[in-house]
Amino acid sequence: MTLPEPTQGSDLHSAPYGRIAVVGAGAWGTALACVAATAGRQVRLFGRDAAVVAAINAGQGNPAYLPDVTLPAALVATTQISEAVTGADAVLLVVPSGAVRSAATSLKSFLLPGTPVAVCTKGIEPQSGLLMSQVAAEELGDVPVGTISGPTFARETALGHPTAATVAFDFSHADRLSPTQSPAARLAVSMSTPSFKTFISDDLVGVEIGGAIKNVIAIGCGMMTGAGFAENTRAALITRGMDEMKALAEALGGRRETVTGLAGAGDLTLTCSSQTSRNMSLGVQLGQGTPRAACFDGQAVVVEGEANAASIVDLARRVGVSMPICETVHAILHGGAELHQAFADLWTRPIEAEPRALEISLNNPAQRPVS
Ligand SMILES: NC(=O)C1=CN([C@@H]2O[C@H](COP(=O)(O)OP(=O)(O)OC[C@H]3O[C@@H](n4cnc5c(N)ncnc54)[C@H](OP(=O)(O)O)[C@@H]3O)[C@@H](O)[C@H]2O)C=CC1
Ligand SMILES: O=C(CO)COP(=O)(O)O
Repeated sequence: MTLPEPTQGSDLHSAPYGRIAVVGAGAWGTALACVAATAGRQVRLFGRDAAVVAAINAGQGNPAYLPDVTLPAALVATTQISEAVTGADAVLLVVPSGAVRSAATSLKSFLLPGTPVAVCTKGIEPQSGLLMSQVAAEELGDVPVGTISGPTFARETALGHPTAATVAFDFSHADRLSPTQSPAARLAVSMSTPSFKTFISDDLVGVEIGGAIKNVIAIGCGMMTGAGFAENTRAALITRGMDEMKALAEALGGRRETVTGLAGAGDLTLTCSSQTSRNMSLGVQLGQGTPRAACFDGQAVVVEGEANAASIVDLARRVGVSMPICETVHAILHGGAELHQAFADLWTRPIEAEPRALEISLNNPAQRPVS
């Protein structure tokens, strides 16, 4: 397909970054490196697997994570994190959630002061309850930390299928005075290609909460699909799952409307509709009765929603937000709950208000409408 040249970069008058480092040569890191190289950036991709790095540099693509995808010739991979990060104008950190803290620590000493880091990982850290950008910020100190997030299967992105994502950073006072020079605007321009369309947000919490929770809801949708429930059920889970996202985002200082954007509703829709999603696929297999150890034919696969079901439920309980779907998925995954009984319990909960704000009047006779 042919798409017109993007105009948003010039519309924004933001200078793109020249050199971009990508840390993590899995499916998503490689796809984002591909986007950045296609957008004309100088890209260095750090991978710890020497065979993958050698294959990329030999023009054979990434056989482990994106087989059969041709990568831009200009894309350079390295097994040395120092080589990737030294001199970079912006860094994309793209490792699984359990590795974000250690990867941030290992790249810190090579960062130039003020270099923005976008953590493109989806999840919440266990125990601390921190978002991935907050985990990285704790290790990196005084640099802008944000994310790129949205409905973006890595393979489709790398193949150049039209894809959209949100670039989110907290806008500092200086960014508000000069928004076109903010890291969000500059990274959005840097990552714009005819097929990769970027949007900008200053609501980092709202964007990251969407990306973390959609994985848990996708496991739930997969479980129901695998267990033989029908489409009505999936639609209800997606919609009520979005309500859980909104409530947690708001409790953590994010905005409800952000959750209706690409990183919330967009990613939720994608992930809950396709078994290309590893989260949905795990749910389907479990719903069909496959023992966990036999899922994905016993291969180790990154399924962020699995561990994150626990960290999200823990965080929600701490801040007093009711998240019944995430609680149900967590109970099945980690609490020994039987799938059919757990979903029956979810469906027979007491009647609730939609939207949640209406609960105030339902629970408070003084505010209850007179019939
Ligand atoms: N795949 C997708 O479509 C998308 C994924 N994401 C998110 O991106 C994140 C990464 O997922 P994805 O790329 O798919 O996962 P993959 O399983 O494809 O790749 C994970 C990569 O991380 C590397 N890695 C693991 N630990 C470390 C570490 N400590 N230091 C450096 N590298 C490390 C692995 O290296 P090795 O091979 O040596 O183990 C591997 O290259 C997840 O949070 C996911 O939710 C977001 C949007 C789309
Ligand atoms: O986050 C993703 C798409 O936006 C990828 O989803 P999975 O991790 O479930 O494969």
